[in-house]
Amino acid sequence: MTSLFERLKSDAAADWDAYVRHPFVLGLGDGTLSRPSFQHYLVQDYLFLIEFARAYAIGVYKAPNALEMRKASAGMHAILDETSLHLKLCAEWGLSQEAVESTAEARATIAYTRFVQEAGLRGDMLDLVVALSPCVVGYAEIGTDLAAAGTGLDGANPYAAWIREYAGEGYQGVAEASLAQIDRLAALYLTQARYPRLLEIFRQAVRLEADFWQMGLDLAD
Ligand SMILES: Cc1ncc(CO)c(N)n1
Repeated sequence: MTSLFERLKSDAAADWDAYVRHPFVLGLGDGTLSRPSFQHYLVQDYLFLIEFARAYAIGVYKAPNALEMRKASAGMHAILDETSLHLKLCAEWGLSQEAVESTAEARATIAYTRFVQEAGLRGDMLDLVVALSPCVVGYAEIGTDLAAAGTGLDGANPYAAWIREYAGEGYQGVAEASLAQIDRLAALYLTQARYPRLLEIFRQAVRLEADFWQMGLDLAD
């Protein structure tokens, strides 16, 4: 049986490709992305991750059993740990944690994080993990692709540390846990009648991911 995630990804293939092969991603891969775009993105991504961790906390609340509660809690901690990369890079640019935390959220950051939180608040844990999945699984796919591309981990690429983080074992493990979690919750909750709504949640989240890259490119606030 194909996993629910694979089915969603293939039914939203055009939107998925626009996300994982966005010009921002290609620029990370070959090192041509402008430094201001990357910095703008990374500060917003820190703010994104804090709200995303809160979405996992909704998962803790919505968990149907203790196993899922533990997994959601572990996911929340993994997302909070991911912010170390952000704070380390920001510190290298002279930006303190206080400066990052006092930056206003961009509209793209608000749109994506509140969309995911609302999907979880309104629905059950399956709706929530479907809304969360493009984030974790998509970045793992992007990290692997860029690391394999030749220019990605080249010493000359200023974004090699970023690529290494998402291509690394730690993050790949977070993505695998997320896929396993979707399959466990699908076994509990998925019915044929629910699929169209789940696909809509997934597709919207994927489109919001692409908008997030675009916000970085455009330096949009
Ligand atoms: C916008 C966004 N999506 C996914 C990830 C991966 O955790 C991230 N850091 N930021």
